[in-house]
Amino acid sequence: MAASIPLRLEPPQDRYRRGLTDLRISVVDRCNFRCPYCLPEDQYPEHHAFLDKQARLSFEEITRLARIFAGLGVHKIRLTGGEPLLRRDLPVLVRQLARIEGIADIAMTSNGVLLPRFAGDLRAAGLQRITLSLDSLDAGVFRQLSGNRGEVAEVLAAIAAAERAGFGGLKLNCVVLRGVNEAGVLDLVEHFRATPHVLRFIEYMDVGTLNGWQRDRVVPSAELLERIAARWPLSPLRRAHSHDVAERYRFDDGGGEIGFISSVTAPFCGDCSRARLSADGKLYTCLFAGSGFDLRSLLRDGSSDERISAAIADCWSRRDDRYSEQRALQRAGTVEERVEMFAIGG
Ligand SMILES: Nc1nc2c(ncn2[C@@H]2O[C@H](COP(=O)(O)OP(=O)(O)OP(=O)(O)O)[C@@H](O)[C@H]2O)c(=O)[nH]1
Ligand SMILES: C[S@@+](CC[C@H](N)C(=O)[O-])C[C@H]1O[C@@H](n2cnc3c(N)ncnc32)[C@H](O)[C@@H]1O
Ligand code: SF4
Ligand code: SF4
Repeated sequence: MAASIPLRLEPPQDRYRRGLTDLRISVVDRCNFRCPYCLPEDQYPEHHAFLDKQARLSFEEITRLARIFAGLGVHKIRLTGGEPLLRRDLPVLVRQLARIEGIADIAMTSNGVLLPRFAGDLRAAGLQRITLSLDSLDAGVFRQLSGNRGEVAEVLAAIAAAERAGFGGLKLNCVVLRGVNEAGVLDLVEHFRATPHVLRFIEYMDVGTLNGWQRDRVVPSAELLERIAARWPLSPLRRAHSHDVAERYRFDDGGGEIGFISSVTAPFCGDCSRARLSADGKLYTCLFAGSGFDLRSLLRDGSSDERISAAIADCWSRRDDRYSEQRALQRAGTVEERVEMFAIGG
């Protein structure tokens, strides 16, 4: 098998000539929330077998892989989960990753509940940016969307803790579900306008196989844009980089910016340069992939960095994923094998 993996020295490109620049690392598949659009309580009862310690990559294994990815052109890392702050000693990992040559940006996506405890240490370790998830300011709606595990006050406390620790503007992710939290969109905009933080509305996606996704529960970004712009006029901004996921708008009155992530109504696969590493060491080349390439075995069987690098490059060069652009071709009623969102992060 070793001989079948060709050695490559140049940064890989996939079949659509997309490079590999971002690595999203899921550090743990557990979560303290049960958001119905990601890890619905009824599908994952208490006894669900999440990964045990031995199955998860160690910090040393993650760091080794990150260094190999950096050698292939990755310069951005995002830590995610599950809930990344449930992974013990996360600042230790951040410190290791921050030392890797070529990694210019380390960010984390979290639900924020544990952030007040760790914000200072994460900042000191070299974490540069934080994205927090916040689906509603309404206490009851928030609770419902956390699967009755979280309180909106905890996220507001997390935002304050991040500010105190010196993280500047945060990104705030809100997944909008028709008839659930859509009525609270304007309240969220009003709350975060004219602050350093950037609110982004995400179209509810059909990730995984168990969130019971239905097209009519998606609130198209265009609809939200119209509602928000009717109250606070907006003008489009350029994407900072072609492979960014959010469409950006600025408030004409100087109240900062907001974003829309429209994977359902305006897919952005064309520039997708994101690889995902699950907590058990599988490489996924798409959020909607059915299976991942097992890097943990290579890490644990004594393979050299060169061999692992060649395997990753080979995997990437065979990549032809563009699920969101092909979503419309899915046969109604069929759900193919697909990795779950909590297993690889967003
Ligand atoms: N379909 C699809 N959705 C994605 C992809 N990447 C991110 N998303 C969605 O967009 C959300 C926001 O992604 P983030 O990682 O928070 O934001 P980001 O703008 O990519 O982050 P930076 O560019 O690092 O600032 C995720 O939670 C997903 O819901 C992707 O490759 N495909
Ligand atoms: C999987 S979570 C992992 C990190 C952390 N637990 C959190 O919630 O921020 C990352 C992001 O994915 C988003 N997400 C999860 N399921 C989604 C879905 N079905 N559609 C769109 N976004 C989703 C969440 O809102 C969150 O912002
Ligand atoms: S979206 Fe984040 S907080 Fe919610 S269940 Fe998924 S991993 Fe947990
Ligand atoms: S659907 Fe897959 S290929 Fe398209 S943007 Fe998302 S992760 Fe990238």
